[in-house]
Amino acid sequence: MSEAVLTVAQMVAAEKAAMAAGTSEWELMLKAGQGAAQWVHRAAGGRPVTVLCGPGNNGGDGYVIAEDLGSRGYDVDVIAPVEPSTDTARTARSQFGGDTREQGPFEHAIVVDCLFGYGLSRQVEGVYRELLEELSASDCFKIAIDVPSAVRSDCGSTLGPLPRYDLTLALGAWKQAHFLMPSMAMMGAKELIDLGLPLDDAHGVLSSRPALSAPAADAHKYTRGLVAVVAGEMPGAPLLSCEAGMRAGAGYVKLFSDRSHPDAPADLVIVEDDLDEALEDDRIDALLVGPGLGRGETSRERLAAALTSGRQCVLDADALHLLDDDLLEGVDPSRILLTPHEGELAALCESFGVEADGKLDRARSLSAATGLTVLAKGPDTILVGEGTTLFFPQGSSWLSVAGSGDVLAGICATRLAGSRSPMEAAQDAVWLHHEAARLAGPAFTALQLAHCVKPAMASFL
Ligand SMILES: NC(=O)C1=CN([C@@H]2O[C@H](COP(=O)(O)OP(=O)(O)OC[C@H]3O[C@@H](n4cnc5c(N)ncnc54)[C@H](OP(=O)(O)O)[C@@H]3O)[C@@H](O)[C@H]2O)[C@@H](O)CC1
Ligand SMILES: Nc1ncnc2c1ncn2[C@@H]1O[C@H](COP(=O)(O)OP(=O)(O)O)[C@@H](O)[C@H]1O
Ligand SMILES: [K+]
Repeated sequence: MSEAVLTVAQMVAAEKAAMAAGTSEWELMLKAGQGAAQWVHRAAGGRPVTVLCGPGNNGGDGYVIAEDLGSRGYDVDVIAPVEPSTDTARTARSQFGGDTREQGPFEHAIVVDCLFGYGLSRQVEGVYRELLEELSASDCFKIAIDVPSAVRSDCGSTLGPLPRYDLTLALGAWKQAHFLMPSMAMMGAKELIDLGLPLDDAHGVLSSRPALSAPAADAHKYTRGLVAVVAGEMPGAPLLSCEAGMRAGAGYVKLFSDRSHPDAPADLVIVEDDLDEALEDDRIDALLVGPGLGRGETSRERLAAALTSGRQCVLDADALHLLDDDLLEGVDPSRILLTPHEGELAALCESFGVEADGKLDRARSLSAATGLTVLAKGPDTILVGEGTTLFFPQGSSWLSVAGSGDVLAGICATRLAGSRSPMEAAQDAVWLHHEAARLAGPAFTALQLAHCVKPAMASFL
């Protein structure tokens, strides 16, 4: 099954293509509704079910689900504030053998929300709002069909009450809202129902678990990748990056620093030479610049030296505040990975004159304008480069701890040094970071997270 992530426009185009190839809209709705009903049945286990049906085809899916559950012997209560407004939804309504009522309250322990899908076009008000408020307040098991009804499918923002769902059933393909905040955190478990739609042209893809491998039998430290972390004014952050990078499979991690690091581990090599000289080492496979760098003139010079060395680079933290067109002159953008959080992404957009709203569009526009690979971090992480956007399953919210980004940057640099492209390296790193957080459990520190990168590697071998 394809793991494409589509915009509404792409979804409509895919459905049109399926119809042009001979599948009717009604056939698609039947397949969607019956596929969803199978999941509802699994969740309900025979208990009575309430289905909320809106005016469009999402409501049409609701009637198909209700009819399917009714034929399995379920007690089904359908609440439909208005009659269907599309031909296909009318067909679904006419095929549903039961009665409907126009409003709540609802009493059943399982509620299926089919008020609006990707056709939501404005603020949810009146009886629809009341139903979603009732759903929010209820302790029933909540199932969203396609997307939660108050969610804008392209951006994950809301146009009304957003209950916390237990299960969301995506129809035909993932929508961007399935992996963007705030909606992604409220959807519960997510399942995809395959409708056989043609999805080959999608620019968005759900990242799949990477398969990593042990070093080759004849590996030595340099073939596994030499990472150099370019330190600056503050010692802690680059050390965290090194701790993580050393556990993500690098053969060699060096810290380029002109300061003393009494807390550095014994197995980390610290190079105190002049930076330009240190950068002449041909064996360096990737550089990390930014954590603890500082933003003064010396920091800018260190960043410039790293960029002009022609090495592959991960740029994070302070480097992202310093970066501009001048620093990128003559630099091959395909060798650079940026790892901004939201504030850094906004700063980058300002520096590069990129005007866009929202994290997704900002990351895409920045990558398009500069040719750089952009890993936009946060509760929802988006990776943009090579004309593709990758989305990720949600990571642990315990990652919201100081230094967690330094750990991620260290993993990125190691993966980049290990013969991975910026897109592949960032993808590996997000999965390793999430897995390390899962293994670290609750309330970890950034250093504990870095230590869990090693056991996290085992999950992908
Ligand atoms: N096409 C296919 O092949 C398949 C599609 N499938 C299903 O179709 C869903 C998309 O269906 P859809 O396009 O009909 O839109 P949907 O989300 O039901 O809502 C639109 C309706 O709601 C109305 N409306 C909007 N906002 C409103 C508001 N705030 N308050 C009040 N009204 C509001 C809007 O009115 P209008 O804006 O036109 O005035 C229109 O009447 C998709 O998510 C999936 O579930 C599956 O069956 C698989 C096959
Ligand atoms: N609520 C959250 N849920 C999941 N991941 C999060 C959350 N908050 C932050 N993260 C992750 O933690 C890291 C934080 O990075 P960053 O903001 O650069 O922190 P720092 O600068 O303190 O190192 C990023 O990888 C981000 O994706
Ligand atoms: K819905």
